[in-house]
Amino acid sequence: MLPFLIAGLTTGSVYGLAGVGLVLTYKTSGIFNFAHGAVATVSAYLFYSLHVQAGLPWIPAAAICILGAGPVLGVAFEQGARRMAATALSTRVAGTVGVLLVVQAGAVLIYGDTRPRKVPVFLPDAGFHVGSTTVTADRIIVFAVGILATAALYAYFSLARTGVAMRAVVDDPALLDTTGTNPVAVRRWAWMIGIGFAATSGVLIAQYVNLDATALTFLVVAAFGAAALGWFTSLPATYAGGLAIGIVASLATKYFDSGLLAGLSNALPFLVLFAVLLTAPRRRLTERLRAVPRSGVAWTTPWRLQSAGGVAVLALLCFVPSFAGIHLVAFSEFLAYAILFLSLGLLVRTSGQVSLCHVTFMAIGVCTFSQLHVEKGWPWAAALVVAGLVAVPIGALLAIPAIRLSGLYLALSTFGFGILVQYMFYSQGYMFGSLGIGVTVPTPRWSAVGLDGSDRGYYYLVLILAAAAALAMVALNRSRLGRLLRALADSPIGLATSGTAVNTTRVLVFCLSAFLAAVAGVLDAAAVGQVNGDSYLPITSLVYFVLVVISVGGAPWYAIAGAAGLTLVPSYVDNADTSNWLQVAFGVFAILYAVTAARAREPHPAVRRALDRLGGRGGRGVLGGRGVLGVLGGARARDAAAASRPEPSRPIAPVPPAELEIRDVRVAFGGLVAVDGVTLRAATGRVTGLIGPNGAGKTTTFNVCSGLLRPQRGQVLLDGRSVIRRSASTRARLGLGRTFQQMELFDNLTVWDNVVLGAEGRRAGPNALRHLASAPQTARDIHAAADSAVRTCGLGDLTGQVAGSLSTGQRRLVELARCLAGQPRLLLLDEPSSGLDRAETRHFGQILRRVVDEHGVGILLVEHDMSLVTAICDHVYVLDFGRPVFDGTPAEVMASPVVRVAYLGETDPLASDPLASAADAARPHSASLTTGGE
Ligand SMILES: Nc1ncnc2c1ncn2[C@@H]1O[C@H](COP(=O)(O)OP(=O)(O)OP(=O)(O)O)[C@@H](O)[C@H]1O
Repeated sequence: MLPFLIAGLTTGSVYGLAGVGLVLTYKTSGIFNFAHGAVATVSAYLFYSLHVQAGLPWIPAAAICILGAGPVLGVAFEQGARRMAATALSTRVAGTVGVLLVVQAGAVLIYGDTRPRKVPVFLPDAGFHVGSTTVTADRIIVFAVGILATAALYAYFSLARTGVAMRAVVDDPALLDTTGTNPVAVRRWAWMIGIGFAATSGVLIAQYVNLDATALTFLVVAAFGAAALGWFTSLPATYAGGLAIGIVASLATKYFDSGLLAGLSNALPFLVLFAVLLTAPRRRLTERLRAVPRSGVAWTTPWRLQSAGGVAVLALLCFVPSFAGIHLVAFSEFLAYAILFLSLGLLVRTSGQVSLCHVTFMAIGVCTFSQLHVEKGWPWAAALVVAGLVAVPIGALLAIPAIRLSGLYLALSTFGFGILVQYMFYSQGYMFGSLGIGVTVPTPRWSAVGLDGSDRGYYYLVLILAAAAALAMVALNRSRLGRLLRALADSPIGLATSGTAVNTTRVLVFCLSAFLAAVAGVLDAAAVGQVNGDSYLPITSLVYFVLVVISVGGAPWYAIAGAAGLTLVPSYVDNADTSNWLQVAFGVFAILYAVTAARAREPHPAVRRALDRLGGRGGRGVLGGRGVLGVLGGARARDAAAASRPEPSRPIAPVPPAELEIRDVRVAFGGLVAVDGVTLRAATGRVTGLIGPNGAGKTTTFNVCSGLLRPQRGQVLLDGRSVIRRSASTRARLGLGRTFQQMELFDNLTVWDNVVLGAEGRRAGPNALRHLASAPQTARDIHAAADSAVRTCGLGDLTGQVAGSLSTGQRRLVELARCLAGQPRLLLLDEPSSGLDRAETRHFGQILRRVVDEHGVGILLVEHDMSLVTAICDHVYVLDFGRPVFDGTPAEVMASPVVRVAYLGETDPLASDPLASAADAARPHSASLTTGGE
């Protein structure tokens, strides 16, 4: 075992070292560097050029790589990370994946991939014997470098001022800035060290492996597994994790050399990554994210132009067999890839999820199809459909990390999953087999419809399927499911508190996407005829992901553009290096895309105006925007116009009575007790206030009420029944509406779609079928509820506008209208006047009073603006430091010395004035307590 142990310690030390650098940069910048392994690759190749090709002694060569290239790359990464910091997750992932693609393909272009390149062991390799095993000095040195570098970094982090600043920059960069330490400089320093660690691991590993860009990139990516074992935060645990992975992987090569476990040694880091992400307690893996600014821009090419373009492209594609010649197979592949990109776009572009293993679904589809059709003789079409269906449960499996974690960790788990399947399953007999021959995938022979095995007949079949998929995707984007998915991308919390079980939504979209990807895989493979495991390498998933992110236009245009780039360009530009050059180009585009501002990527206003004119689109307003293009287009526009008229007086059915009660609730975040012993009641027909100074625990109490937070102690009762175990979406369906201090709107949807989702969300609930559509009567009810909410809030003129483009006051009203459309019995409003001016606040208060008086809705209001509280509340609870300190009518509250002390501190002279009447007290305090509406 000893030789395996020693080899494991060496590679484990390299994994650990790389993992430590990765965690350092992630911790300090919030950007997870998928290109961390690529840095090691650059460093290894540079070392090869300097030491082996140019003959430089190893010490200066290593110094140039580690102390020269490392920091320089670190500075470049810091610049990129800073620009990407406030972008969407998919953009951040695409940025660093872009670097990985450039390095991997660039290395092949520069060094070639035919001749094996090797760096001889350059460290002193004198050996000594332990029993019958020779232990060489180089391996001990590698181990020692890893452990000493980690210990030094840990000590630096704990003791040195800059090290402590690095920890501080994670928690609060703005605060660090006020202490005179520049957070940018601190992050730059962290990137230089982190990338330096990756460069060191590249130099160290170079002497033990053949230089191969893909293998090297993924070898050091194994650091991801190590980072997972350190919960992506702990440096020593990450290093120890790397060591453990290295040792177990090395021992696995000794014990498992056949069957499924033969791939264990290579797959282990990813198995660990996947297992940790699947099982780790959620609180361990909270992502540090900065708020992504609202885009506010949602210009789309006019529908008429898009339709005309679609017809023109379809007509052109019908004529392809007449001019394509030998490129016809590439055109069939192009259509299959268009379907693949539509399926990936559904995940990435529509619903905001990240999948880095789409090629795995293709491979699964292809192998299933081949087994069923070729081996078992199933009919072609049946085998195609079942191949798609087999991918569905695997899609659902991948939805589990999406449900538990989402965001970056979802991206990582899909990435790990793809590599895991490649290493462990590709070589199995039921997939591609170990001989590299692969599987046969024939085209159908349906002579009745002219499908005789010719490329031409098959091309038309794929064209029909691709056109159907494109139309289905366009329809889906405009359907209820499309709205739900886009809402999921913008605000999962907003969607859940509208009553939708977002886990159902996530599973559904993963399953749909997996099905389509598997079908696309079969269609593509049948065009080629024979495929093997090399056709489905995990790195291609990264290329697909990047293409879907950077391609322009909505569905199906981005899919057409991406598929054309991937299939038609290499077919017409016939060169051995074309695919590598293309990969470099895609990578460069991805980097540029990630570091340029969203606004700069929009078409020039003049171009937009010209296209708008050409497409017959008027100005903005009710009839502009996406709203009018929906399935309900005409009716919606009419309703919107009607909604802008004053509401006629008509009787409104009051909501059924409800009572929300929380009893003796306690919530602690680690050592901080946010809420303790809070008891309150809110009922229909009344406005109940919940006030207290900043940090008193009001939002925490709301989160407990609405199901976003489970208290450590206490009860939440709705109509006398405990709902403590009910999710936020279930509570919403039971009649609890909710708004947020930091609004949770669906920013990329129109106002109308936002409000419709308030009514639609609870109808969709946990039922996957109801995510797709509902009975016509239900659709009419939804429409009526949304219409009524829009009228109540006076939003008629804005229904066609994109929510992200509105002012704060308008957005608050949209959030309220969305809640009202869900016909709640009780509304929890968290600081609704925050960001509003006096007039807006008064207007908002009037709407709230109407909602209570006319609809009978009950409101629980968290508010700092005491003029609003005294104007509309019937009863008020006061919290201080998480504990209830008073409750009573607004006048009693304003007169209470206890409340004054809570707000103004014990030194307040007024606090000791027992004669101050409630009315007198209200006046000075309404100014003091109103903290600028915030
Ligand atoms: N997720 C969390 N993790 C750790 N601490 C938290 C978390 N959420 C809230 N806190 C802390 O709990 C305390 C209560 O916060 P909460 O947001 O409920 O107060 P609040 O009364 O709503 O304040 P504000 O008026 O400023 O919104 C604060 O000290 C806050 O820093």
